[in-house]
Amino acid sequence: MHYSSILPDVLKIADEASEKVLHIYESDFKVRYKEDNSPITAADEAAHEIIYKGLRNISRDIPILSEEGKSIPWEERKHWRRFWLIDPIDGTKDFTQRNGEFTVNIAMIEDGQPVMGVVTAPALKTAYWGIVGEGAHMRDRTGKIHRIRVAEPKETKRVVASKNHMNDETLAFIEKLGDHELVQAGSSLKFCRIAEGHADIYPRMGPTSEWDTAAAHAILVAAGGQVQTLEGEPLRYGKEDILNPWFVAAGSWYF
Ligand SMILES: Nc1ncnc2c1ncn2[C@@H]1O[C@H](COP(=O)(O)O)[C@@H](OP(=O)(O)O)[C@H]1O
Ligand SMILES: [Mg+2]
Repeated sequence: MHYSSILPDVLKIADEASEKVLHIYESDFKVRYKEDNSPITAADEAAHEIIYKGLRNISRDIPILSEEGKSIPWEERKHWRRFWLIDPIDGTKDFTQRNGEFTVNIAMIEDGQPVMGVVTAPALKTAYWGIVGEGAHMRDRTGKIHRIRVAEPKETKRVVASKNHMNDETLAFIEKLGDHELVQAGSSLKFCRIAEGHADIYPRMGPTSEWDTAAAHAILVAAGGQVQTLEGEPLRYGKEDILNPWFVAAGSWYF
């Protein structure tokens, strides 16, 4: 499949979802809690609907797995060689805290690896996209498009880590890096910060789900970075268990 020919359509879908999400973000929205106690708003559901319909228009045959969609049994998912993996809003907590650091995420997975990703940050008015092997781009708040690439780190490592889910294991990892400074970023923007050369490493010694990481993982790899488990394996997708293992995302210098 030629991903470069469908990427503009995927970006258009993400932009449309972002516009709707921003509209709700700027309104007096209500926060509800799902069974697992994680927050959800009308914005998560509205973005899911827009993305689902949009991707169905691109192809009727490629399955879609969404954080806000119906859960699909492993018996069916295990046959998928290629599928869309979406998180309508990653960083729902950031959304409810109104700090702007939430994202809309659309990834294409092929043979267990993310091959294309689009991430938009509606409140920051920025967008990132990448195709593995073809490079990555970002659109800034003025609408200007830049090619992005990971940076070679200097002596002081710029570390991005979750502020909502910081823990002792992540802190211990960061301490071992030596000279460092913390760069704050919510949700999947942490990968994007590395992809655009504004941060060097993102350790995640804690749980995430496949849809939280897939799109930004594709962008980071397209920009010259990697995401690996602590065993040194690339993070894989389309597993029976939707939870990711602990991982480290960085430019190639780290691995
Ligand atoms: N115990 C847990 N199990 C699964 N995912 C978790 C989790 N704790 C946090 N996450 C994931 O971490 C994401 C937020 O990341 P961060 O802390 O880096 O901002 C959440 O995404 P959502 O906002 O899409 O629910 C959530 O999916
Ligand atoms: Mg998420």
